[in-house]
Amino acid sequence: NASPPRMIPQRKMTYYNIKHPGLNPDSSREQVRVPNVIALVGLPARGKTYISHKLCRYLNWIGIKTRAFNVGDYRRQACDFEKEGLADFFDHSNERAVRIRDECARHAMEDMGRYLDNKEGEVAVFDATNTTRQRRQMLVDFCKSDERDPKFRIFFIESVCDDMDIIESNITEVKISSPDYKGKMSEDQAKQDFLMRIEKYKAQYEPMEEDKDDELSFIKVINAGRSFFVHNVFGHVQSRVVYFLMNIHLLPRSIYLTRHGESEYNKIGRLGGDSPLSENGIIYAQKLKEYFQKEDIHDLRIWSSQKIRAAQSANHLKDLAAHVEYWKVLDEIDAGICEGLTYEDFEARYPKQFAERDKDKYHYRYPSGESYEDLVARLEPVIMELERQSNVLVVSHQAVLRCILAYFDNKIRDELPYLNVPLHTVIKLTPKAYSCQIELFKFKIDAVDTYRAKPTDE
Ligand SMILES: O=c1[nH]cnc2c1c(-c1ccc(Br)cc1)cn2-c1ccccc1
Ligand SMILES: O=P(O)(O)OC[C@H]1O[C@](O)(CO)[C@@H](O)[C@@H]1O
Repeated sequence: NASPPRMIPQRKMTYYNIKHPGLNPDSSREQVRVPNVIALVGLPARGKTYISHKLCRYLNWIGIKTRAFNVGDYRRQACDFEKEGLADFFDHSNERAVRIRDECARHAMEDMGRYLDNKEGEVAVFDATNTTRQRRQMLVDFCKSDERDPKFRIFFIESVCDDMDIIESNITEVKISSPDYKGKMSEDQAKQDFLMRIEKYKAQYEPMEEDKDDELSFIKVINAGRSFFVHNVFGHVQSRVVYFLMNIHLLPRSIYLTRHGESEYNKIGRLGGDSPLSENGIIYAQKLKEYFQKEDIHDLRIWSSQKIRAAQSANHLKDLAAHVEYWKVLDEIDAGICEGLTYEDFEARYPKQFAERDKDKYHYRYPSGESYEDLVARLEPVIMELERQSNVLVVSHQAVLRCILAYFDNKIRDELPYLNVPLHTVIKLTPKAYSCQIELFKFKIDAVDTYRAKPTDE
């Protein structure tokens, strides 16, 4: 005899554009969380700077303000590295050099301390070898010192690697071209010197251990992620970091991004909607198939949004891949009450909203719709899966591809909503050690230009 469900009286719909606390620049999330230090540990050529760069890029992209402090940069700044920077400089019996290197580490730590104490960011990545227990204890004392409030949470990432192929590729790709060697000796001499530098560190190296370092929080990454040992993970940031490290890999591959072919709504300048391809859009889809036939990519995965214009475009490529996957999270930004309008309609009908969007396009959320910040949150699982994958083609939309491109190209949030992602263009991303190669292939098929620049303040 349960009473029938009480019908909620239909109220007049009111659009609230409430920004949750993290969105308002003045009361940003940053002040809510404890500051975190992420300290690398490991011999030279174990990918510490690779991890540091990638982690900074990922944490900044998901909205956790992060900066790296590389002690090697401080040492190069401090020394006249015309003479120094070679292996002998790293011999622990070289007292003058030991003093300089300690000063550089201290200087980097103090800069890091100010960065976190002044709430310029919430995570600092301390990129150094940190190969002795004494040095790591100095870091822990610095983070937990009595006069520090709030104290810094510290997490160690130790990269252990005895796979000579990976180490050789590291030295070839990033060491012999480093300022320490560039233009001063042959590549082979640089490699020999660097191998000697590694020996100098080995003499002092104390790897992290479960019992001796029981009270520390750390992850030991073995052979570029082939195995992991995780100890005392604590808090949100550390768990996101561990999850990220377990999903990245070094294997060479390319990620291809393309918007759907031109749609009927594109032609008449209407936002959003679910319109089919225009004639030119269909021609683009056909040419896209020819392009990927020629590229002949091994084991290509194809991901498309669930909008008709994207699915039509991806379906032309069906027999080039095992199967096409349709992800709703790849759908275009939801323009809410502006769906189906042109920018002119939008400005005429909602002038205040239109002006507000141009003031802060990244955080602006359409009433009953999304912001770019909402898109980034919805796309995080796509980024994580792209990190895991090999060759993938993503067929999606202007705003969505801006977010994905900003992740791989390390673009800051203010630039993100204005990145150029034209129709009928394939963007090929090929990750390199510390950056990502970006190639644009514009097809000679007419398409409207859907790009709307930030209005200059007249
Ligand atoms: O573990 C290494 N040992 C030597 N080198 C390495 C790594 C890693 C690495 C480390 C942890 C994880 Br999770 C993924 C990759 C990347 N790299 C690298 C290789 C070439 C260029 C730049 C960096
Ligand atoms: O954020 P912007 O520059 O308005 O671009 C997003 C718009 O681009 C389109 O994909 C094409 O115009 C619209 O569907 C979408 O609202």
